[in-house]
Amino acid sequence: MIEIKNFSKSYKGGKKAVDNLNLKVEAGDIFGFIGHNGAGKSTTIKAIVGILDFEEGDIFIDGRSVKEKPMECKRITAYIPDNPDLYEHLTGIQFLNFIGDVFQVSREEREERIQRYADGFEITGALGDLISSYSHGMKQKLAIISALLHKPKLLVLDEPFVGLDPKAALNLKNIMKEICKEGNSVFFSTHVLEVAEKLCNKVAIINQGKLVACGETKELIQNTTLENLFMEVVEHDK
Ligand SMILES: Nc1ncnc2c1ncn2[C@@H]1O[C@H](COP(=O)(O)OP(=O)(O)OP(=O)(O)O)[C@@H](O)[C@H]1O
Repeated sequence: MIEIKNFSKSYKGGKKAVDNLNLKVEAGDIFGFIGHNGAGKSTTIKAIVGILDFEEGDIFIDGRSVKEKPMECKRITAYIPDNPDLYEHLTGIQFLNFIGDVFQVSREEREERIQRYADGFEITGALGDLISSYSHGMKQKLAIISALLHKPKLLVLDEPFVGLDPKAALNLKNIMKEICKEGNSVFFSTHVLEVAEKLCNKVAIINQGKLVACGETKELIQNTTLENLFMEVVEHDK
């Protein structure tokens, strides 16, 4: 679903934020992307979802290059940033309908999905309110619902569990599992290693822009924990 080939990115005047990254996410994977602050996670994620230009390497979504076919890639992808900026002057339902229109989701499908996901996140009663009145967590829930409206083949999330209450976090984990059971894929960055260990069938660890571990979670951690593995590979790499 995602194939990253020799991807590197340098920001102006800086060192390489990501250095020759190679990675594959298959259909059905819940893939956790782990690394210290500044390791290169958001840079990689932004390149995957087509909002950051890069010169070195290529990234393919379901076989299409994000450079050559950006619109086709965006059509089948949903991205939730770590701090979603939503249209504050719209109500929740106006925003969801706007996104539904952009992605040409039929009325029946959007109504069914909005009801299911808004009930799951317990924000149905707030959908008529202006987004500017929402708490941080409510905005995050709305962003997640909007991302799911067009049933994306690939869901990409940057630090999705920060700011969600425990019930909402559990709901999101269940949604991720459901999406992947249907043959779609989820790729997300996190600092919460316990969540990644339990939820992800595959993980990758990035350190100072370089991939230092990648594979099936069970095979990578064997008899230890993801936290131990992370500390080991990151310390070893110093
Ligand atoms: N717009 C930018 N301009 C210059 N340098 C940047 C920019 N964005 C990121 N960087 C640098 O690139 C490197 C990787 O940053 P990135 O945001 O990808 O890390 P991250 O792993 O997502 O970190 P965090 O966990 O703190 O979100 C860091 O050294 C950072 O300072």
